[in-house]
Amino acid sequence: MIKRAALIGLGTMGPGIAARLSRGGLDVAAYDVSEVAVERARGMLDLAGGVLDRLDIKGPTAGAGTARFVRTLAEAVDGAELVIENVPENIDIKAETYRAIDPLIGSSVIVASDTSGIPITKLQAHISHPQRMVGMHWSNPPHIIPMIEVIGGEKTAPETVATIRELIRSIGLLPVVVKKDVPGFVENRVLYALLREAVDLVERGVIEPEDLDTCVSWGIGYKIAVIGPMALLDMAGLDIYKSVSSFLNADLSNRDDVAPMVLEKTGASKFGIKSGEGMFSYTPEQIKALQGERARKLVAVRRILEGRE
Ligand SMILES: NC(=O)C1=CN([C@@H]2O[C@H](COP(=O)(O)OP(=O)(O)OC[C@H]3O[C@@H](n4cnc5c(N)ncnc54)[C@H](O)[C@@H]3O)[C@@H](O)[C@H]2O)C=CC1
Ligand SMILES: Cc1ncc(C(=O)O)c(C(=O)O)c1O
Repeated sequence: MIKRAALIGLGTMGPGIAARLSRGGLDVAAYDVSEVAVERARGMLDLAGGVLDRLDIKGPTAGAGTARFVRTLAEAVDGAELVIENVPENIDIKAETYRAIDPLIGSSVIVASDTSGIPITKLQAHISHPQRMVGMHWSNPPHIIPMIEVIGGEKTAPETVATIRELIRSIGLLPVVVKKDVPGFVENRVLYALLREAVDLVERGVIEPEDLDTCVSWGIGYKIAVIGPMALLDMAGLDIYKSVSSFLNADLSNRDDVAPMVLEKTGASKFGIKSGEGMFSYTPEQIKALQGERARKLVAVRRILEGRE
């Protein structure tokens, strides 16, 4: 079983992943090219640990895991059986990272990417042991959301997929194996279908952004956490779905480019919480309060969904 992991990239996702893996008993060496990112990650690691305590996620009885920050890529991968690449969603940056890792690791080391949706087949073209490369797609916030997609590319060995699936299961998380290496895998194909329609409705003035969120969170999200889409079809009735989809599907957004509203906001550096403004505006105090409140609610909902209260 994998015991030592290297985590490369400590931005939005890295600290939560480090916290969850170390709580699962792994020794994690964490590295980022940016000193600022490392300092931020140190603080986030403690916060994530507090959330894991509230979720009652305990370390293994024998030999608890550790997370340490290292200053070079070579130090990070030294002795690691698993390297998790978690750098920005840009194929050139990821390829460059694999080229740097390649001469530092042996052929038995598994390289997993947390890519949101770049096919693994494309990524493994940049590594010399493609049979050992696999997609390991966490969901944000990664220390709270228990589901992780596992994706093999054309050249991934079935044993590599099996090893990562077993690792995820062994630390108390929920692996879902995606059987075909389609862009966006499954989670983001479904999420981006929803987001495309949501952005389109706001952009066309059908609804205000706040009301869109109320409608989706309370009308769909709350329900779907308990009754997944396939089960929902059976609850509503496939006859109803047939009737509604016969006229509605043709009217849904099918745009294949990025919506103008999103281009306009990103062009003005309005990225959301990370820049203080996106779809909504945030003061630093509001961001802190929002993050605490969201973690609290996600923990409470998860405890209920798991039947723990
Ligand atoms: N943000 C999200 O909600 C989710 C993101 N992902 C995926 O996870 C990956 C990381 O995403 P984020 O954490 O959001 O990105 P981010 O942009 O917040 O962080 C990336 C980090 O990588 C560092 N970095 C860049 N080049 C590097 C290199 N050569 N070596 C070491 N560190 C390097 C940067 O300094 C930065 O701290 C992406 O592939 C993304 O698509 C997956 C699930 C959710
Ligand atoms: C908007 C958005 N895009 C990608 C992801 C991902 O899973 O990669 C997420 C997420 O919540 O994890 C996301 O919200």
